[in-house]
Amino acid sequence: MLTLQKRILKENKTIKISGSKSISNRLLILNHIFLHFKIHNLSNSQDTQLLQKALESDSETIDIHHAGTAMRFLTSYLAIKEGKTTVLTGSDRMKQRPIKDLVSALRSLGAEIEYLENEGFPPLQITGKKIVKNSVSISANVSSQFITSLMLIGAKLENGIRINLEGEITSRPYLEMTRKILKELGIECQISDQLITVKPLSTKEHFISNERFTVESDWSSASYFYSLAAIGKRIINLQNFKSTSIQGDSVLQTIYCKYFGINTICESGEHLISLMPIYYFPHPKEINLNLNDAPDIAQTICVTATALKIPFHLTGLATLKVKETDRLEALKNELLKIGCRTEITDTEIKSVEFFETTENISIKTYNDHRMAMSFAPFALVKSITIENPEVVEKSYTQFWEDFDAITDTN
Ligand SMILES: O=C(O)C1=C[C@@H](OP(=O)(O)O)[C@@H](O)[C@H](O)C1
Ligand SMILES: C=C(OP(=O)(O)O)C(=O)O
Repeated sequence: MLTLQKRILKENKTIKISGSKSISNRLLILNHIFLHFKIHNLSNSQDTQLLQKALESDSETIDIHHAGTAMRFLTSYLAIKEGKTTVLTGSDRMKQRPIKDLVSALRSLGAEIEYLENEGFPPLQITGKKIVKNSVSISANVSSQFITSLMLIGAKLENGIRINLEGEITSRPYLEMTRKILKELGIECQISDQLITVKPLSTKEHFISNERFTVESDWSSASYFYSLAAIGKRIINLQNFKSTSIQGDSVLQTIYCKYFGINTICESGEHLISLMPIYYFPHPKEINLNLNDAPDIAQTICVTATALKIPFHLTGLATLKVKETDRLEALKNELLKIGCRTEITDTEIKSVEFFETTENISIKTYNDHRMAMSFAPFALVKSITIENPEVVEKSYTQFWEDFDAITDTN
């Protein structure tokens, strides 16, 4: 339990967030498939550390805990690690997060993967094999991580890979992120409407053109500071960010400018951005957003909107039900404690009513780092207790230190 007494935002503080978890996890996999290259500003998140440890271990069982990207990326990685059989497992929640579309796609390419408990879910037993087939179809509306997982091994396959995407594509910017990283490392990849192709790197040519890769800082983590700046109306500076990014969550700049009056000012050459509140910003009547491209910032936006009592209607949230927790249910329950009654469907959340809350607000975090971090800025409105605050480690190890550094109890 962590009780945050009502806080104010300190003036003009600077925070340094570590590398993007998504970029880091892609680079670690590529680093182990191909030649090793140097990675700077690697994420210090628990998910990235778990993946790094898994890639370096020779153990027959890998427990990846709550790390979704690591689970999905390792599935393809281990499927092509010839001569090795590994059991890939995770937390209780991981055993409820789907993986069937990815396993079926890999099996159709010739991979040997068995379910050890429930059909369609981890744990998996994976026996690495040489894969020569190169054409695969996969439904694209459950998790983009399945598709990235296939893209990451594509260039290692003798004939590359052609991935036909079926249905609506969720979290599309993450696929673009993968393509851009592959390109930067000298791997040819194309994404057209519903088809992704990755060219093979021939054995002679096993060469990565870039010897060093600097990871941009994590835009999903930055969202909590946008929320603080919007609620606390003070400037916050963030280090190691640029306005142009390969992370889809950098759309925060547009969203927080349009709905919450936060301008993002970039110091050219400094890799520093300043979140500047517009002091007399008229609140919009309603926030209407489709977050199919940026699901990880949904919780942050709901809490900022509730703190400022701006009605919201967020759509495109189908994947939220299969993340660290059912984030739609979790939001509905916990927003009620901070004064917002919502209606949810399987894909949307809509505010229905704002009301004054009583004291002793205690927020459950459901083993979900983003529940803890997205509700923390509400401490600028009222004292609030965060249950199991250590969950933040999954993506942002020093979150509470940074939160303390820029807020004050006076
Ligand atoms: O590829 C990635 O790094 C991620 C893709 C997204 O998942 P889905 O595609 O399952 O929505 C996102 O929510 C997750 O935090 C990271
Ligand atoms: C959904 C997330 O992570 P993952 O799917 O990698 O567990 C997240 O970080 O919000």
